[in-house]
Amino acid sequence: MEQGRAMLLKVEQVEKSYQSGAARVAVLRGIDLALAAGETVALTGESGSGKSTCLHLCAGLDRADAGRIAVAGQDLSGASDATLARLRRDTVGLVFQQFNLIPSLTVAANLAFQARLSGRHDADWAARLADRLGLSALLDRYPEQLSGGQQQRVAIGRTLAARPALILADEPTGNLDEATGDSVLDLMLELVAETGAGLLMVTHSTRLAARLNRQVHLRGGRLA
Ligand SMILES: Nc1ncnc2c1ncn2[C@@H]1O[C@H](COP(=O)(O)OP(=O)(O)OP(=O)(O)O)[C@@H](O)[C@H]1O
Repeated sequence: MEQGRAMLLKVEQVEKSYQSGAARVAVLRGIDLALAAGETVALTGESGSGKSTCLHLCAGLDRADAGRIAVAGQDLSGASDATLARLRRDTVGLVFQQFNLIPSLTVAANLAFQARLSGRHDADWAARLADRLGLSALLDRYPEQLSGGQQQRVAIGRTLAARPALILADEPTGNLDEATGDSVLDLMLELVAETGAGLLMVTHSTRLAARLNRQVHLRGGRLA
C-alpha cells in the first residue's frame, strides 16, 4: 500500500502514559498506523481508550513517550515547538469536540481565519463551503448566536477552508442529530476527496466508521 503513495501520517510503536496520583497509567502501548493521501480512516474504541490522546500526538499538541510519528515526512519526535506550530498552521487541520471558535469574530471571519493564517484564503472556496455547510445565512452572526450544531459546522468549515493535507477530527459530528451528522459526514468525505486530503476521524459510531475507507480500533493501548 505504501508503494507509490505518499504517506501523510506514519505512527510507529508510539507509547504514551499519564501520571495519575502516584501511578503511571499507560494509555498507548505501542501503536502503529499509516495513512496515505486521499485515505479516510476511522478510529474507534471505548471511552477512555486513548483516541483523543492519539489524535493530540499526531497533531503535535503533545509528545509521545516513545516511538515515532511523522506527518508529511516531518518527524515530530525531535521537532521544536515552532516546527510543530508551523505544521499545525500549514499541514494539519483539526476538528475537535470543543469547537474553539473565536467569540469576537463573525462566522465569516471564523471560517476564513485558519486559511488566512496559512496564506491559503480563497473567497470562492470559503463561500462554497459556507453554502454546502448551510451557513450562508449565518455569516454575519457571532458564535454565541449559533446552536451547537451550527458551531460544529463552522468548525468543520474553518478547517476545510485552509485545505489541510491531513485532517484530524475528534467526533466531528458528535453534536449533530443523526440525519444532520450523516449529511455533514457526506460533505466532509466529498470535500476531503476533492482536496485529496487524508482524514483520521474518531467516532463512537460503527455506522459512521463503516463509511470511511478503513477502520482501526483502539483496545488495551493497542490498535487492531
Ligand atoms: N492530560 C491527562 N492527564 C492524565 N490523564 C489523562 C490526560 N489525558 C487523558 N488522560 C487519561 O488517558 C485515558 C485516555 O483518554 P482519551 O481522552 O485519550 O480517551 P478517549 O478514547 O478519547 O475517550 P473519549 O471517547 O471518552 O473521548 C483516560 O483514562 C484519561 O483519563
